[in-house]
Amino acid sequence: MQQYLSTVEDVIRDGTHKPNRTGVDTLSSFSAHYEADLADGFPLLTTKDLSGFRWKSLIHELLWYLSGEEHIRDLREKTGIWDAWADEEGRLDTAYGRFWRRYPVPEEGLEGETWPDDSHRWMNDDERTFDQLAYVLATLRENPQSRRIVVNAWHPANATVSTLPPCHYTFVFNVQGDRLNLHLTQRSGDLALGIPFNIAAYSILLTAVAQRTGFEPGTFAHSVVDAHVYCGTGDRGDWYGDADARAMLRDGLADAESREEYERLADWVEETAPAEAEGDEKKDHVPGLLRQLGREPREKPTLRVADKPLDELAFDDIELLEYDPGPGIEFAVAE
Ligand SMILES: Nc1nc(=O)c2c([nH]1)NC[C@@H]1CN(c3ccc(C(=O)N[C@@H](CCC(=O)O)C(=O)O)cc3)CN21
Ligand SMILES: O=c1ccn([C@H]2C[C@H](O)[C@@H](COP(=O)(O)O)O2)c(=O)[nH]1
Repeated sequence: MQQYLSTVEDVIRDGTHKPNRTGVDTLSSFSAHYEADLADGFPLLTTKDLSGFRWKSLIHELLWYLSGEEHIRDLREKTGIWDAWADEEGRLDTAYGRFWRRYPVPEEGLEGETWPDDSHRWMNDDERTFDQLAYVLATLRENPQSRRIVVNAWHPANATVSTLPPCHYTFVFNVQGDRLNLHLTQRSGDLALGIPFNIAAYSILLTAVAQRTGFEPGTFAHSVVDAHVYCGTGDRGDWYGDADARAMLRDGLADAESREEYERLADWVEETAPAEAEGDEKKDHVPGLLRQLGREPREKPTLRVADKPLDELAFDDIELLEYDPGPGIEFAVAE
């Protein structure tokens, strides 16, 4: 996906050096936006391998969102990608699916407000929660010209006390002709690890919802407010705050065209920057991303989603076909 690579290059070239709560510094830019037309194929990155164990993780993460579960007790049997943010019992203080499928509704609102009663068709049984995906599917079938087909995962009161409030926190479906589009807003995006999974998951969701409501999958549009590249801890992270190092990196990027030149730039960073501390290896994502920038995007793969209700989708119902990526790249996650 060329738009993804351009965003990565822009952030490495022009991003602000920005330490943050994780202790792993970032190069960060404000407001990245790109789009992928699903009519051109499934926009899974081809400049690194996302099949195998990575595909397994990202599909199970999406099925977990759809499940509406507020814990990771089932998810962690399949992948460890969420383990660091949950307790021993698998409890998490913010889970996307819980808000997608079971958004809290007040018992009584303020005077003059209208809220659905317990028997409303999108209210769940046995709790005062609202199923936003049921609302989306019904509205696309009954009133597709609506401009209100919004799903919200942000609860301001929860977000202020949560260990990790949602990163991708709201999305809107929009119909144009026979095409269904999806616009995702993300407050914070880890370009090497989180974003490739996010692009894939929402493109699958768009495809599945379009199939179930009689539309063609259209454009996935993604706005990322703080788009960042993690660049390491301690001296390694600090190095990216140095004006001379950044000027060398900027000049190197301006000159790099071939795969070999990007590889050379990555080698230069690894030889010149202070070594990563023991235990913090691969937390600097810049060299791996530079190597990725040198790779030409390949033909987009095909996605096949089985024709069954969204709630019944299982791992094998989501198939990746004709995928021919470059080699995998290892990055360590900033906690
Ligand atoms: N710093 C940070 N980046 C994220 O992307 C992120 C968080 N934190 N916190 C919460 C979730 C968890 N997510 C994650 C966490 C780890 C990987 C990861 O390590 N991916 C590896 C494959 C690991 C595996 O499948 O076991 C990769 O190479 O893509 C991806 C997404 C996305 N989110
Ligand atoms: O789906 C996801 C989930 C998380 N991320 C990234 C974005 C940030 O690097 C961290 C969250 O840290 P905050 O300090 O809360 O912003 O996780 C992602 O890219 N995609």
